Amino acid sequence: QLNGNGRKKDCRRGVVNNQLCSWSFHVDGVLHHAPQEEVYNRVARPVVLAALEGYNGTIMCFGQTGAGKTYTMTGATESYKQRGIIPRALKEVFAEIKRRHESTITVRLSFLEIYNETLVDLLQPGHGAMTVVEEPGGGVCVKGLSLHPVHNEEDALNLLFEGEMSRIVGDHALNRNSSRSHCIFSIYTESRSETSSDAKYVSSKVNLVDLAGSERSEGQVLKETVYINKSLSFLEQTILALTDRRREHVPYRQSKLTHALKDSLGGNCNMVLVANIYGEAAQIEETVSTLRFASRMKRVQIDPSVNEHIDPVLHVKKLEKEIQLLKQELYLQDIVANRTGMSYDRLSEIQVAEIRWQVKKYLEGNLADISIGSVRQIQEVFAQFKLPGGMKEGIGEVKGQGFGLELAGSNEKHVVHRTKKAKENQQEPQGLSSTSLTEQNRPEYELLWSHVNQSVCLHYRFPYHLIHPFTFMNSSPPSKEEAFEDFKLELGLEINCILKENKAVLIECRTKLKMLTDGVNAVKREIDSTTSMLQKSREHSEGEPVVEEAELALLLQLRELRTRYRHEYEELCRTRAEVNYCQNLVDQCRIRLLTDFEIWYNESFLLPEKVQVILKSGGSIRPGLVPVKEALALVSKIGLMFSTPELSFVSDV
Ligand SMILES: Nc1ncnc2c1ncn2[C@@H]1O[C@H](COP(=O)(O)OP(=O)(O)OP(=O)(O)O)[C@@H](O)[C@H]1O
Repeated sequence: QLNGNGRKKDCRRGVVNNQLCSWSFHVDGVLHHAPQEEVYNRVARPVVLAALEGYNGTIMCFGQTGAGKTYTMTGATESYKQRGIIPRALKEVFAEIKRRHESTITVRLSFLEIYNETLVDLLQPGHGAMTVVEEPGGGVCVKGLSLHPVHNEEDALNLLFEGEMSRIVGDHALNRNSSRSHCIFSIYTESRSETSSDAKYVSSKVNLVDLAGSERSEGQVLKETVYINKSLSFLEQTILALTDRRREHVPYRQSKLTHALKDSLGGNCNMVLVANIYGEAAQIEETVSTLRFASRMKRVQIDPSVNEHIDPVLHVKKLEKEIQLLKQELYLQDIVANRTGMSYDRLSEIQVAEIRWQVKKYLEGNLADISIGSVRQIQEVFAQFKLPGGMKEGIGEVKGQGFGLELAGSNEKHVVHRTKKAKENQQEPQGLSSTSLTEQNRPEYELLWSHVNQSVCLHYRFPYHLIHPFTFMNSSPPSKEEAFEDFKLELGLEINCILKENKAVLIECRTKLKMLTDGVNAVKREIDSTTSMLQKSREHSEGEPVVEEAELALLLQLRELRTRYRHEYEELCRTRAEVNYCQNLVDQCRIRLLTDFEIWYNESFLLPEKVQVILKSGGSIRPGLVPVKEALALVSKIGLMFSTPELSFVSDV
């Protein structure tokens, strides 16, 4: 810290010199004449230990050439005592691994150099071109950079040494100056618990960055100076953008350095900047510039968070175990409840075919109920109901409106008339036949509907049995098709209207969904074409450090398109959910209409009127839910006798 903030009088000339001569900067600490161990303990140790808990970390040395960045980061290679942050961090990591018996920690290393906007793998020099690529979740990685697993400190130090050698050899061979390159030594760790079978594990990346000299010297080789000045000023711009909360865009992609450090310069990463400065007055200009950068960096908000992942293989194993346990539990419950022959496995093709057949018969009106024994069967029944074929078999859509029988339009009035007439002509049943309900085929089913905020819920009571429809011997009831038309205009009017309303809403939602889908696809096509234009433009300007005006316009356009895409896609998802919801309501209304119709039809045409009267006045007995035989037994119990020869029921089966 340089204390004071004032202007001083030039005594020799006897005039006030308006030049600033003292500055004040806020930093977290000053390491003056501090031994390397203290530097490591204060700067790096907390970051390294946090990395083993799953937090990313970045330590960056910034300052003018010769100010001690490499000394701080790597240390004096020949002196063990003066080793820097990297070797000490490696020692600490392996010491911790030995100490933490309860975890398996794997370590990998990489060593990247950025020289004149070119990426160099110091652990595999000359291996080929590398690029910085964005990863899902906001991270970045250098494609092509070699990652080296290491199992002990010695191997790790050897790799560090190898990397340093590559850097020196590169300097000689290519006649370049390593002071003018940035170096990023990265330690990647993954920590899994040994004791628990938990599929969760944590990972981290620690970037130890030795930046190129920050001075804006002009005595260097021109190209180097341009690149260094540009990449450091882009670094400064990025830091400025990160400190400004109003800025939406942070220009990470402007240089290889900021792009490679995208996930290390803020956000969820522990970050420490070491500002290396000369303690000499002659270097004051560079020192002030370095400290200005440091105090800006201090304003960057960070919010470190653990990188937690789930191992898919372990997770699947855990879920398989859970399924096994639940199956055993189900088996036990079946034994306790004395249920035999239950199967909870995936339905076979034969079982699916059987359900399809039952649904078809049900829709045709030839089956009063569908037998269901498991959740899988319920799902399959609903799936079959949803199939267009399943619905069309018996009762289908009429001109896209409402839900009706194939008899519609001009026939409608005639059908209603005929149905009413048929009802008038209906004679009282002429007695039960000997093949009426037996103990085995006596229905024990119950199907109740309840309204909850306009939606309909189904309650099942197990087990379900099939019931057999009855037919009249002497007088035939109206056909189901005719009766259904009649029903929709009378008792079923309300539910039919709700069904129509729901269908109208569904059609509206579907139209909106179609428009949104078209819109999203159009934006996607625009994004693709802009991206390919951008790629072409980049190919032309390969190696150029600055973004051209046309390229910038494309980038801005792409950003705008992506924002649009995101918003429209979100709207599309919302509408899709609405469509599904409406579709469910429509399905439920259809089933409700059909079920009410079945009940009404049975009551209206298959029970003698006297029985109907009793059932209706019974109060607690809900018409349509009581099996026919029980109703008849009830009638005989209360003494309402009717002579058996007059009635004649014949089982349909
Ligand atoms: N705190 C220190 N104690 C002892 N020697 C130091 C210290 N800091 C730097 N040095 C020495 O100063 C010289 C220059 O330091 P160093 O190479 O670390 O500078 P630099 O900032 O990395 O420069 P460049 O930008 O060229 O990479 C080295 O010989 C180094 O050993």
